[in-house]
Amino acid sequence: MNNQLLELNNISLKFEDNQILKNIAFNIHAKEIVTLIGPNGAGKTSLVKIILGLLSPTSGSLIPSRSLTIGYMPQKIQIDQTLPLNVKRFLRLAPGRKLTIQSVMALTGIERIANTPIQSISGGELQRVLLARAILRKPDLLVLDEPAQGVDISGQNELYNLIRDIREQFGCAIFMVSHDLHLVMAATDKVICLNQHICCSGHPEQVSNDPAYLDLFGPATAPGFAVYHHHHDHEHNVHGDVVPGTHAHACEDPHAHTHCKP
Ligand SMILES: Nc1ncnc2c1ncn2[C@@H]1O[C@H](COP(=O)(O)OP(=O)(O)OP(=O)(O)O)[C@@H](O)[C@H]1O
Repeated sequence: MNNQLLELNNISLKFEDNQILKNIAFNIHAKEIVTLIGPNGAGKTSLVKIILGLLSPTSGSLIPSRSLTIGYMPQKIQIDQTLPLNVKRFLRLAPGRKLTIQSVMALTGIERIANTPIQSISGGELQRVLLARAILRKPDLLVLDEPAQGVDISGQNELYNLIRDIREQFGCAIFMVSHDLHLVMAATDKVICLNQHICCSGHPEQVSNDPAYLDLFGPATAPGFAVYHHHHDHEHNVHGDVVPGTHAHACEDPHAHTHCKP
């Protein structure tokens, strides 16, 4: 496809003898929203760091399109409590700005807190500020690591709607890490389930009613929220390795870029 932004070819990562990622292969295309799910320790943040160029894979390659600009919203940030820094000044510190501070503040609904010290805003407001900072460079690809962390349920819903609006407005692709897909499903084109390797991936509407997802992530928490199910075709031991003999069938999702594999 000629609208490909990023190609991951058999990325593997080891820390000393610990295998963190194994043969990760998928592509991200322009305007696509890709959600990465997986249990704690699955390697999600490590994979994000590789995509951002902060970590080098032990093997495999990452091929970005020419002049790819990435905007990144981290899981959390550390800010010195004593630093005199309001939201507007915090945004001014972002390098490579292509959009105005005013326009991103309006888009993310944070104008009201422009002059508030960043240390005293709420968790939900901080997520919006971090999102605003990530889009200031008008990225082709927006990478969001657990964007709704620390945000209550109704705030999460609004945040995911905002993320969808940003994609519409700027035409950027989004690669998003999430622990829980109940809220993000409506805004996701492709789901990648990671547990060291890619357990399964595909279009969310193509996969349904698989008890394996409920085993991993639990039932929907509120009516009206889409529930994601995927065909997890094998079991893992406590180390995340595939248990031999439990790999029953190939992934049935015809839209999957990467099929179920051990
Ligand atoms: N610098 C490091 N050195 C050694 N091991 C590391 C390092 N960074 C991460 N790991 C290990 O790699 C594994 C994957 O960690 P990672 O943070 O990528 O997982 P994750 O899926 O993002 O987890 P969580 O959902 O809990 O945030 C973990 O077992 C972690 O302890």
